[in-house]
Amino acid sequence: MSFVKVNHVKKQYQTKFSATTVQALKDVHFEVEKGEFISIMGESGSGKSTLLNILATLDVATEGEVLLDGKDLANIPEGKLAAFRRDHLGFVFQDFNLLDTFTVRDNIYLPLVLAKQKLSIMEERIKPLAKQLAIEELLEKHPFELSGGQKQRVAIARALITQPEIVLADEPTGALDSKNSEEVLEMFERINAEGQTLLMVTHSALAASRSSRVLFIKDGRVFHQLYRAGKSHEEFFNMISNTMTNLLSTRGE
Ligand SMILES: Nc1ncnc2c1ncn2[C@@H]1O[C@H](COP(=O)(O)OP(=O)(O)OP(=O)(O)O)[C@@H](O)[C@H]1O
Repeated sequence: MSFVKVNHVKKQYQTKFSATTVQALKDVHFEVEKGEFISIMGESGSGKSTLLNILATLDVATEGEVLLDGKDLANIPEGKLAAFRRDHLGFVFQDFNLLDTFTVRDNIYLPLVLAKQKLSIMEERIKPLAKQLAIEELLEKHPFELSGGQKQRVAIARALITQPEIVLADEPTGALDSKNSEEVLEMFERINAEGQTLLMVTHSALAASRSSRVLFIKDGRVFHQLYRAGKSHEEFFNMISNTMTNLLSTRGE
């Protein structure tokens, strides 16, 4: 059984006063195995955020279903959604979403505080994470004292501390310069190598070249996918770039 199954998902938005309908996802179908690092790419308006929102249980499909470890996300009662997100999913955003009034340590603890976990568990979990993400020296600082790359590494630690089944990342390098992007992508690659399943939406071929598979969305459908399968970053980057160029040249067909 696949770890994540996106089964013929369609999503329609009704515009204001239901005057028109937008078909954001027309028929999205793919599966994710445990331990994969998937990138979702596609032009602006192709449906990437819509798909991510459905996977994040922030929105529901109009048709089709999304299964996480066999569980249909649409069947989770409204009142249990926040707890489900907190316990099963990790989130990394473009703009970090850290709280400036909290220390780095407290930002990372936050999901466990909300889950009413014991302090001893928080302390136990933060140690290896802080080491892995090279933020041990930053734990007592505040987010406003950190570089963008450091902030994103803290955000990754916050996403991982609940030991989520899958981490969903929305343009995680979108606000970073190339050096900081590299740092963050290396961390993603490392945590994936240790078994963490990751799904990242990105516009960047460089970022996508770190993943194990890239899905290209066009007009609300997965129209192509590429497997890294042992290729170097550079080789995979070239394949992704070529696909993006072809995608642009067939625009409007
Ligand atoms: N709440 C909404 N109401 C109506 N239409 C929407 C809504 N959200 C998205 N859409 C439309 O659905 C389509 C897909 O949008 P979506 O935001 O998923 O694309 P995207 O690939 O994430 O774009 P970007 O890369 O610019 O973030 C677009 O045509 C968009 O205008």
